[in-house]
Amino acid sequence: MADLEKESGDLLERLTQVLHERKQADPQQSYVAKLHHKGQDAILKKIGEESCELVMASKDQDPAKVVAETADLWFHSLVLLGWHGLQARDVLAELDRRMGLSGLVEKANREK
Ligand SMILES: N=c1c2ncn([C@@H]3O[C@H](COP(=O)(O)OP(=O)(O)OP(=O)(O)O)[C@@H](O)[C@H]3O)c2ncn1[C@@H]1O[C@H](COP(=O)(O)O)[C@@H](O)[C@H]1O
Repeated sequence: MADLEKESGDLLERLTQVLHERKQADPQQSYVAKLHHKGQDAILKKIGEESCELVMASKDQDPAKVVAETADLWFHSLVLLGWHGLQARDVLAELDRRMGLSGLVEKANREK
């Protein structure tokens, strides 16, 4: 489990680095550069599309497609984080902070 955690973190770090470099790349040569060149609305549109495609893959009971569409959604979410100057590690830190805190308990605390 510790190995898997490290590998996942390393992969997200590597991808974040590539996405950061691509922000300055030629939009003709890089999909990520093209999205940044088009602007935030283009990134948000892709996130909307990929979310819908994930919902449909799940409704179709298609596990391979669920994995592929989740990858698309995660990827475009990373691009959006980059747009805001944020990184995968910011989200990992937030998930780590929440680890072990039941969603039900957290919600109850919020309502006090
Ligand atoms: N992980 C990904 C990744 N996942 C999905 N995509 C692209 O996301 C796009 C959108 O997917 P869709 O299924 O909506 O396809 P589409 O309808 O043809 O797309 P649009 O015309 O609507 O944009 C496709 O072009 C996919 O190839 C990705 N493009 C890039 N990466 C990573 O980002 C790196 C940098 O990519 P470039 O910026 O292109 O060099 C790559 O080396 C990869 O590691």
